[in-house]
Amino acid sequence: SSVKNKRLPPGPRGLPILGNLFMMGDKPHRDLQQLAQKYGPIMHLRFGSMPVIFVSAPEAAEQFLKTYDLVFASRPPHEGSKYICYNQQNISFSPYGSYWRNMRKMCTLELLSNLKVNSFRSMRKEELHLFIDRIQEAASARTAVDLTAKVSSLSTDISCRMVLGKKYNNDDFDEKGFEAIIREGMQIGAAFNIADYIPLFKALDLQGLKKRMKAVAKVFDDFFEKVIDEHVQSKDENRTKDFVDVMLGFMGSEESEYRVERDTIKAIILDMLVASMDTSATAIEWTLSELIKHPRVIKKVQKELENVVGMERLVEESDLEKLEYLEMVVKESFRLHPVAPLLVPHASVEDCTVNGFHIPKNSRVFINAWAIGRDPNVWTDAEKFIPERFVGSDIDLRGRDFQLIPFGSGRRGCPGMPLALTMVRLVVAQLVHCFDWELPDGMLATELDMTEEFGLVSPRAKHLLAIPTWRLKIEKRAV
Ligand code: HEM
Repeated sequence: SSVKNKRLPPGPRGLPILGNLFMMGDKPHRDLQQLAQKYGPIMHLRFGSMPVIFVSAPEAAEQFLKTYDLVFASRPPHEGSKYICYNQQNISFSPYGSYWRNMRKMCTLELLSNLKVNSFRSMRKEELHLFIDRIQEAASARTAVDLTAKVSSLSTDISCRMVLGKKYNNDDFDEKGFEAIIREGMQIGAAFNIADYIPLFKALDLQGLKKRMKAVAKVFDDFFEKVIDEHVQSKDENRTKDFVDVMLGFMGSEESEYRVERDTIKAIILDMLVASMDTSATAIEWTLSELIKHPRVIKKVQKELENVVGMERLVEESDLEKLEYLEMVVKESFRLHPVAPLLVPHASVEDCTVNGFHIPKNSRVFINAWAIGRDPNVWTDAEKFIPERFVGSDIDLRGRDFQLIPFGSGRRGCPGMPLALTMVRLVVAQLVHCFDWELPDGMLATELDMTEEFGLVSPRAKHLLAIPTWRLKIEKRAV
């Protein structure tokens, strides 16, 4: 009956006006996993006046991301993206519709295709070799390397060269530095902002976010203006076309099906930088942490590398497809540390009934990929790091199997996945092939702290520090 169809999913009672907004502590993915044990895999909460749906089991996620994908393929209004990304003109936060479809198609075909990703292969190699050189120096000096910081700058350098055509020093940007300001943008983006949920609060700006957003937006805009001007003036036809070149090529072009304007380019550059820098770096840092924490596993990866690559040379991208055990390690790491624990918020464009529950139009929907990866109903020893669980299993992480969805699934699934998986496997393989790793100050592997920090992207709370020892049979990396 229609009355039964109007039954909202269960959930905790909230306060008047604010609803459940203040139930979110500093680890919402964990709080929500706890709540789901009481209320079930589809929960309804209220943030201000907005219905918010939290999904925390594979079958339920499949309903939202596959069965009713079209209903839930939009994004909610988002103050952060409104101020920083030219009125939500980035792909990640643009609402479902022709603009998003068009820009997503452009990114998938022109910026993130296998062909385009491969065109940056030698650039990645060059950056990775510089990176290995620096770590080799630490190995000679027997000093600990801040792997979190080092991997983060490697990822920044590679992203900048791909998107903007060159590396930028921190001081090219703003007194705070490039990585810091991107991170600030992401923090603002991930905060549960009251203004997103209670329109009245927009004007009040109680959390002071709007002020921060406007300040960050100004820094980005000045920088991107400079970048675009430099590209317009540059006459070098021979270099590999970076993302800005590709998009400038579409701007004002009569033949192009993509309607690209200056603000579009700026919004998409930022989207590509934000989407590629911290995500890949975080996935790499978690995988390395698990490897260092599990000496048995790291030895097994090294053995595989010895067989496939040998001890006389570095890992090449073309080796990656032969590294089956590494693939399992990466899956297992994404299962426990899905990088974007709640994916990116979805929004519904019409009323929908899911598992008998009424999900109102304009609901925000969060998929708790973190809880799904640790769901004891689908994973045995769910909290343990055991890559062997994937032996003889065809569970994949690309969005087909809903018990493992670090990249989401469906229309809004991550378009950068091929690039991301290349980066993660390549950097992890290289670091583990070239070096043995030891924790500093005699810390035991079992003592390594694995606490995470919540955000749109959830990195380690504490930087990963380790002492490298060179293990290849060649003196230096021979290139
Ligand atoms: C380990 C690395 C990465 C992870 C774990 C990751 C994960 C995700 C997730 C969970 C989403 C949201 C899916 C959803 O809403 O259901 C997403 C969206 C997106 N990702 Fe990634 N991503 C990674 C790397 C990248 C890279 C390298 C790029 C491109 C340079 C990229 C570009 C995007 C874009 C543009 C979206 C928005 C898609 C849309 O809203 O239509 N990502 N990613």
